[in-house]
Order: sequence, then structure tokens, then C-alpha cells
Amino acid sequence: MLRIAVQSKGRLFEDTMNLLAEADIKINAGKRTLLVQSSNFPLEVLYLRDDDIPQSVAGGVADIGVVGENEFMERGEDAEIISRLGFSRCRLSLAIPKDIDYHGIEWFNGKKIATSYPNILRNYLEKNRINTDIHVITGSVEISPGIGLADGIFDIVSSGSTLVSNNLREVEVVMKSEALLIGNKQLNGEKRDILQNMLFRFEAVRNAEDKKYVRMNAPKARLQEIIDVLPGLKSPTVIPLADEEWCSVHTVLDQKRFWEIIGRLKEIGAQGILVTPIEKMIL
Ligand SMILES: Nc1ncnc2c1ncn2[C@@H]1O[C@H](COP(=O)(O)OP(=O)(O)OP(=O)(O)O)[C@@H](O)[C@H]1O
Ligand SMILES: O=P(O)(O)OC[C@H]1O[C@H](OP(=O)(O)OP(=O)(O)O)[C@H](O)[C@@H]1O
Ligand SMILES: [Mg+2]
Repeated sequence: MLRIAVQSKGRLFEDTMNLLAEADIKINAGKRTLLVQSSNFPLEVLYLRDDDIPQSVAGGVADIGVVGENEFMERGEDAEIISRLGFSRCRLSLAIPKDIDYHGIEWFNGKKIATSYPNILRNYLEKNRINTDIHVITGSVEISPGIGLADGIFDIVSSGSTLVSNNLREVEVVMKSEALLIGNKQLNGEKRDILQNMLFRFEAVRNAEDKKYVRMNAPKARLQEIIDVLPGLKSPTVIPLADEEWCSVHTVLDQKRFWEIIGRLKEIGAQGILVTPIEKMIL
């Protein structure tokens, strides 16, 4: 049995549970239990506050865990990054009241900065040889300049709307962050096997993201032109139809170029184009 630490509530919870569900790992939700076993995979979920996840994975209370890169860096715990999950993307930035004339990082010398990420901030300021007073608070960081608690802040920014509504301006991006799958460094062989199995499923789900399965009827006379337009995995599948002048062509298309390619296929003479989502793809 492998144990994964997941944020009990907050921004990481939903995407993490979705990822498990898409990998067909069933976790019965709903109950307010802290430890829940999957009914069809050797995995149990330990629900924790995200701040506690790096330590519990490093110390072996959980084998693996999902946590924001920002939180993982801040805690400095000895665990390994297994994979980058691509959701909860944000950045950690310095911001100051929007009307201040700012010409560079030196502005922060002698200033007071409010943050929930003192270690990352201290590290960054030391590298840039800036001396400041770091004021640690655990929430509502963005209001501190407005109430005279600090001159600037160092916090999470995503759309930037929290900064705007607090009359702040982002002046330095210190790090980018996304959700990480982290793991204990001393997993035994059995646990590593379960982990590999889980990662294989995650990859199959990820490969299928933004991909569509496309079927169409094509006039045989123009088949080669149609094949030339398709970027498919290897080559498209071509199946004969009852009408000998026509055939059916099956392929996989990427969302990014989808409409452009469909337009060209229609021009060439493809008909009855059917588009279906793909759940998983093993390359
Ligand atoms: N606005 C955002 N957009 C994208 N990702 C975000 C955003 N805010 C936070 N995150 C990421 O999600 C993680 C969890 O955020 P969340 O707000 O749920 O936790 P928290 O702020 O630590 O919890 P709490 O607010 O209960 O103290 C953060 O550590 C960060 O990596
Ligand atoms: O740039 P934005 O898109 O506005 O996002 C940034 C905000 O999002 C997070 O707060 P959250 O909404 O998670 O609230 P919290 O303070 O309860 O964590 C973060 O702490 C910032 O305040
Ligand atoms: Mg938050």
C-alpha cells in the first residue's frame, strides 16, 4: 500500500482528486475521514494542510504527496520531486504600492516586507545584497501595506487581481510555481512498483490531454492529399467502405491545430467528420 498526502481543502484538492479519478483510482469522497483507502488500487489518501505535506513526506508519514512548488521550496525538506503536475500555476513576487516610483530592487533596502514565505525571500534578497526587515504573517498579506504594516509584500500572484484590488504593483518575479508530486527518498521496492504503476496511468491521461479522435469519409481518389494534411501518431488508419469509391480515415488530432486541419480536410472533400475526446493514450 502506498500513502499519498493530499491537501484536505484548498486550491490543490480538486485537481489532485481529479487526477486520481482520471487514472481510474477510486477514492470514496464525502466522509470527513483523514485517511481513506482506494477501493481498486493499493493507494491510501492522507488529507493534510498543504504546509504539513513536505515534512510528512520527508519523514515518511506519507510516501508521496502533492504540494505547491512554493511551499516545497519554502520548507526545504529533504524529499524528491517525482514529477511536475502542471496545475496550480502561480508565481511568487515582490509588490509595492502602485504609485511608488520604482527603478529597481535597491528600492527595498531598509524596507519592511510582509510575507508567508520568509525563507525563499531571505535567500533571494541575500543573493541580491538587499537588507530588509522581513515580517512573517500567514494570511491576508496583500493588505499589509495599506494598513501601514509593511512597505511591500512578497506573495503568490496568479491573475494579479488581488494586487490590483489592494492598490499594489508587481515589481519582481522571484519564482514560478506549479503543483509537484514529491516522494520520500527511501521508498521500498514494493512501494516503488505501485508508484511506477500510478505514474504510468498519469502519463496515459496526460498524453491524451488536448487530443481528439477524428473519423471521416474520404473519396479514394483524394486519399493521398488527405493523408498529407494529417499529422497523426504514425500514419492514419484507412478502412474500406461498402461504396468502393470511398474509404474511412481515422486519426488523432491536437487541439491546437484542430480547426485549421479540419478546414483543409473539408476543402479536399472529406465528409461526415466525427470528433470524439480521448480518455487515455499509451505511446
Ligand atoms: N491564485 C492562485 N492561482 C494558482 N495557484 C495558486 C493560487 N494561490 C495559491 N496557489 C497554489 O496552490 C497552493 C495552495 O493554495 P491554497 O490557497 O489552497 O493554500 P494556502 O493558501 O496555503 O491555504 P490557506 O489559505 O488555507 O492558508 C499554493 O501553495 C500555491 O502553490
Ligand atoms: O493573482 P490572483 O489571481 O489574485 O491570486 C493571488 C491570490 O490567490 C491566493 O489567495 P487565495 O485566493 O487562495 O486566498 P487565501 O488567502 O485564502 O489563500 C494568494 O494568496 C493570493 O492572495
Ligand atoms: Mg491561498
